[in-house]
Amino acid sequence: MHIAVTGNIGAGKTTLTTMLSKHYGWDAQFEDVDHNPYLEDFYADMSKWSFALQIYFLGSRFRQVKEIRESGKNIIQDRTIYEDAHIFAENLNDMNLLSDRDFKNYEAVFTLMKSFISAPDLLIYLKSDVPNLVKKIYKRGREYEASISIEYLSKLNQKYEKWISNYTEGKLLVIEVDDIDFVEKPEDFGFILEKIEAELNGLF
Ligand SMILES: Nc1ncnc2c1ncn2[C@@H]1O[C@H](COP(=O)(O)OP(=O)(O)O)[C@@H](O)[C@H]1O
Ligand SMILES: Nc1ncnc2c1ncn2[C@H]1C[C@H](O)[C@@H](COP(=O)(O)O)O1
Repeated sequence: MHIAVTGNIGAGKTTLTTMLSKHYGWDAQFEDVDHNPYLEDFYADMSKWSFALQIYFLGSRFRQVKEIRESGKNIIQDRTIYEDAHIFAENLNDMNLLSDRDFKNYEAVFTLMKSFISAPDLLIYLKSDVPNLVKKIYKRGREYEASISIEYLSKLNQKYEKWISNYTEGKLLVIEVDDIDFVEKPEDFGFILEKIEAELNGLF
């Protein structure tokens, strides 16, 4: 079984992925952030590094999907390959930080990859407002993320809303994380578990 947690930067994906992996004993797959060779440079100069970063994330995420398929295990994944293409790359192109020529090149590779992958059995979308995302990004304290603008987060949130409202590839669970605190309140984590189990009824 393949579960994926999706959502904007700072929504709580890594935190929830870790908690669910411990709770159910599922293997977890995290994003390639700490050893990412482009991320810090990207935040310093988005236009210069956007194509290199997108290709890096695409390759790294495709490797994860391949591993998920080959492992035969229950796996929970922190962010999906769809977000790289439909949220981040598209937004960088909209913001003229990724040229049309590079975006077309990227899309051609993504379209090819898409024919080899299947959607997760369940996608859990952590929905959050920009002020709460900003608070959590600040709390996490990655220095290079200090340059993330409200405009960038807002545009990403709009892309998420559009993508999620058209998502039909598999089961979808939307959790409004600003109204709950699944870290501090066990009853809120329990609420998420109930929702997941209702969605996965029969697959457990
Ligand atoms: N529900 C929550 N309550 C309090 N703090 C949270 C919650 N979810 C995440 N955080 C904190 O917010 C920061 C960002 O969370 P993280 O899981 O890294 O987000 P993401 O992986 O979506 O970028 C971390 O410092 C984390 O501890
Ligand atoms: N495809 C991507 N393009 C640009 N930036 C990306 C992409 N995927 C992830 N990121 C960034 C956003 C954050 O700074 C880090 C980690 O993501 P997070 O949502 O905090 O788990 O990578």
